[in-house]
Amino acid sequence: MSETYDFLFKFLVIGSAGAGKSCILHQFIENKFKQDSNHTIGVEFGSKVVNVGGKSVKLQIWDTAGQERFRSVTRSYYRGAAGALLVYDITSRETYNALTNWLTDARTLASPNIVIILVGNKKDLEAEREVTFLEASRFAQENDLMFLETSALTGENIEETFLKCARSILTKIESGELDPERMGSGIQYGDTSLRRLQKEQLQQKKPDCGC
Ligand SMILES: Nc1nc2c(ncn2[C@@H]2O[C@H](COP(=O)(O)OP(=O)(O)OP(=O)(O)O)[C@@H](O)[C@H]2O)c(=O)[nH]1
Repeated sequence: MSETYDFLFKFLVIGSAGAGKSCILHQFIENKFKQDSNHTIGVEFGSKVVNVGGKSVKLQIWDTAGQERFRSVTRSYYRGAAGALLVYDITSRETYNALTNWLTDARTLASPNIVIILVGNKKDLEAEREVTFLEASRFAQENDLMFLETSALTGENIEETFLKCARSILTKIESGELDPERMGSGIQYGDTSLRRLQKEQLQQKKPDCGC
C-alpha cells in the first residue's frame, strides 16, 4: 500500500526503564497491550500515519532503552527529533524523580524547539499510585511541557498523547515558529505537501512564461 502524507515528524520516547515506553508505542501502533514486554536493547522503531487537523502526518517513532547502560547509544538518537514523549510510571516515584535528568538530555541534545509531552503511564494502577496528578501537572507547567496520564494496558489517552504532540508541532509550523526546512528540525514534507508546493511554484511562474 502506498503511503501519502503531508508531513513526517520524528518522535522520541524517553524515560526510565520499566515506565512502559515500549507498551505505549505498541498500543499506539497495534491497538493492543504488549504482553511480556522485555527491556528494550538500544532503540526500537515504529511508524504510523495519523490525521491531525485535516493534515496527514507520518510519525516516525524511536523508542529508546531506559536502562543506564544504553544511555550513550540512545543519546545519539536525540538529534533531529521534532517531538518527545517523556514517560514516567505513576506507581514509581523513582521514575518520576529521574525526569529532570531526562529533560536535561532532551533539551541539550535534541533540537531546541523540540515539543515535549510528559506522560504519566500505568493510570490503571490507581491503588499503587505514588505520584499525584497535581504534582506532575505542576512539574509540567514549570518546565513548559504538555501533560497527560495514560494506560498502555487499557489504551486510555495513548492515541491522544501522540496526537496532542503532533498537533502542537503542526500549529508551530503554521504560525511560522517552526521551520520544517531548518536542519535538524525533525520535520520533513511528505509527497502530498511537496506536490502542493511544486504546484504553487508553477502557478507563480506562469505569468512569466508567455515568451
Ligand atoms: N498495569 C500496567 N502495566 C504496564 C503499563 N505499561 C507497561 N506496563 C508493564 O510495565 C513493564 C515495563 O513495560 P515496558 O514497556 O517494557 O517498559 P519500558 O519503559 O519500555 O522499559 P525499557 O525498555 O527497559 O526502557 C511491563 O511489565 C509492562 O507489562 C500500563 O499502562 N499498565
